[in-house]
Amino acid sequence: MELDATVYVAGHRGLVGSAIWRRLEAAGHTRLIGASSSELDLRDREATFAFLAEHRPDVVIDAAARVGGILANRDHPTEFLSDNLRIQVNLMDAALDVRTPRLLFLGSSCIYPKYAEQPIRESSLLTGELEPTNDAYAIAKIAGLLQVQSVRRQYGLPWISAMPTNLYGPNDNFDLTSSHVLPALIRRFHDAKVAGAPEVVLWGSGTPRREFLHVDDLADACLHLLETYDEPEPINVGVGEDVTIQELASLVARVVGYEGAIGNDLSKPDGTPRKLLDVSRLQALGWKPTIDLSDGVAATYAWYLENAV
Ligand SMILES: NC(=O)C1=CN([C@@H]2O[C@H](COP(=O)(O)OP(=O)(O)OC[C@H]3O[C@@H](n4cnc5c(N)ncnc54)[C@H](OP(=O)(O)O)[C@@H]3O)[C@@H](O)[C@H]2O)C=CC1
Ligand SMILES: C[C@H]1O[C@H](OP(=O)(O)OP(=O)(O)OC[C@H]2O[C@@H](n3cnc4c(=O)[nH]c(N)nc43)[C@H](O)[C@@H]2O)[C@@H](O)[C@@H](O)C1=O
Repeated sequence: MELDATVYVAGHRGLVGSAIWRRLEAAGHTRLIGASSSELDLRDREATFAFLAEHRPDVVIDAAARVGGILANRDHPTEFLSDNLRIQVNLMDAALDVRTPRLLFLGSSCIYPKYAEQPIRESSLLTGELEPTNDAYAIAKIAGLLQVQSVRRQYGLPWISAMPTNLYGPNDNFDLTSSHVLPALIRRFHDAKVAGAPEVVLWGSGTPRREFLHVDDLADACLHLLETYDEPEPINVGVGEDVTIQELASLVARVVGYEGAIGNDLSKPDGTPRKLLDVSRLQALGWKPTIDLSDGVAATYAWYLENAV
């Protein structure tokens, strides 16, 4: 990407969008565009078309979405489907209208079947049933990657899709009802340490396995893909190894300095038993992550103490 390219980062205040913005700035990009959801609601089709027509970006990175953890997805499927379909359809239709030369759409590893063969290759898409706690979100994301493929086929534009694994880092959502597991555990172990609570109770059995990628690594991978990747298939972005939720909890407790017990609430859902991504196609492009999980959790806890307590 030329350093004077105009890059619109949709969702630039979120976990992913803010990391991509930082990474672009660090690389020397000077023409970055962002708009908060109150300035531009991407569910508003007319406003989205007007915004793209005004700015005519060279590159669009779609990191805007309704995002949440397992309970938010399970309890609000209507909004996860409807908002995400509207956000991405409006954004991509408007980008097509001004023939945006390059676009990166971000999906999620939840697009793959619940019982996909591990590690999950991109070719597993649509080969089995989805995990019911997030099927509405997954279907919206699958529609997004099909929109990218359709634009490529019909209009010849080199748009691409990436499917990240579970992410964490600065600007994550630490709200206990809507967050993902890693920020939730940072907050819950911190609160338990401060309160001197004897136990922190994990949702579910603690046996599901998850792969965690620091969002600064994800941002670096996104820039690398914009430089090197031009295929219709989505490409997985992950670290290639996973841990159980119990192991994650022990790690977070150690980083936070919480010494009480760790229990399990079996009335809460486990979700997908495992979703380790096969990252061989990404590695073949010459990219690998640099932030180890325990260093990343320590840095995120430091960020939390500084910014969110
Ligand atoms: N977090 C994770 O673990 C993973 C995330 N992803 C993907 O990465 C992308 C970004 O996720 P993440 O950064 O975690 O999410 P966040 O919730 O942190 O950020 C989402 C961003 O989207 C913006 N947004 C939401 N609704 C609208 C709207 N109607 N109009 C305009 N902007 C809107 C928000 O803007 P504002 O702040 O101004 O309201 C916010 O900046 C998503 O596509 C997600 O699927 C993929 C895999 C894992
Ligand atoms: C990124 C991804 O994120 C979601 O899928 P998920 O990986 O299942 O999400 P999660 O991070 O919320 O949970 C991971 C595991 O952790 C357990 N768990 C324990 N204790 C807490 C806890 O306190 N909070 C949360 N949230 N989970 C907990 C929880 O029960 C589950 O077994 C989807 O939105 C999906 O659409 C998506 O894309």
